[in-house]
Amino acid sequence: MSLSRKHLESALSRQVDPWMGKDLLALTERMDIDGDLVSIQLALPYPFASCAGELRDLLVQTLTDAGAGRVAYDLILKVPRSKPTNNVESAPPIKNVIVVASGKGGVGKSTTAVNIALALAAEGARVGILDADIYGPSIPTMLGLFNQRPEIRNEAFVPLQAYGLQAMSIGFLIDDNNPVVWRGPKVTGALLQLFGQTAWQDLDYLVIDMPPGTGDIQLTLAQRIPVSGAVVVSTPQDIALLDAKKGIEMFRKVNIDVLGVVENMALHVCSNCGHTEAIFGEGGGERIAREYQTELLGQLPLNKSIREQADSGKPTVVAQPDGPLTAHYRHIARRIAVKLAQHEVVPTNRIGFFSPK
Ligand SMILES: Nc1ncnc2c1ncn2[C@@H]1O[C@H](COP(=O)(O)OP(=O)(O)OP(=O)(O)O)[C@@H](O)[C@H]1O
Repeated sequence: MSLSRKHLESALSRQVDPWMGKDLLALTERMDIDGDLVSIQLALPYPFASCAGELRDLLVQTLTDAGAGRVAYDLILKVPRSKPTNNVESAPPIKNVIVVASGKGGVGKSTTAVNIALALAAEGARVGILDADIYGPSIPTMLGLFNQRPEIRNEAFVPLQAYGLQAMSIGFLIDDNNPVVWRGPKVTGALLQLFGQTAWQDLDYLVIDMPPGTGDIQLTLAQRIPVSGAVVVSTPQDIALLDAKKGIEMFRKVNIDVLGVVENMALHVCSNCGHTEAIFGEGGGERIAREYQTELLGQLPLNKSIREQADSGKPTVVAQPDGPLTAHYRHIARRIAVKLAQHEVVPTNRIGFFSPK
């Protein structure tokens, strides 16, 4: 008896992918039936390397239960271009811009941004990182790109490459020994130029490490860059949380969707005895996520290896690709990607050319 397409489609429509909550039929690009062999291609809208096995098992089991004798499957990544929520025209080479911000300095925003970018890349996406932290550009050090300068080709900066990321930093252009004393408009001008005049190559995601704080510079950037979503990093102390709230409110004012909060340095695990302690308090990230109807995307412990690896130019996600801390970053990265994929997709006629003024 030959297999019925309708029967297989109905079986696929009853199973949902655990991350997106979309049924498998909606994710099916093609399905061919040849005798008892079903060849199927699923297109996932989020990078999925670490859950490919789980998705494959679900797919094969569903089709086998529906009568397939053999299943040939192909899982492909198709990241949609989301609509910038702040109504700035989308930049053609970049499908999604994610800004990583903190109300307060020193909470681990850059460390979190770089590890999230690396986690998205490890999951299979094309990713760039833009270090816009004018007051402490640390991405060059974290990516091991010491004393490097980007090439200029056709009046655009060529991003540097590190661990599969396309990287650009204000730090590549200023002298380490001369702290920046530019005033607001000059800073925003330089950052907009860095964003718009870098020759990004077909990115699924560009992660922007924003300057800390919620002043005019941050507000202008948020209004002028086509942002698909923001991630706010905070430590659990009340004071940092107050600043994180200001960050969320700033993004709301300019209609940027806050994808969620990452609580950094949430717990300390003693490296001698394994005792855990909430040095900076407990439950703060959860509380503000609830108060602002957003999500606690994840919690990272205060961990010596996170600092040592970032300082030595090989962040945790590349230094310990199979470790538990990397699993946290990958989980956060996938939640971010899934939330973006659930956004409205931008129609092609809305994709414009971003030109910094
Ligand atoms: N979870 C963590 N555990 C241990 N150390 C951490 C953690 N997160 C960040 N750090 C360390 O804390 C210091 C500050 O981190 P980072 O530079 O990422 O903060 P930031 O918020 O971007 O700071 P700034 O706003 O001043 O640029 C760095 O030395 C970093 O290695």
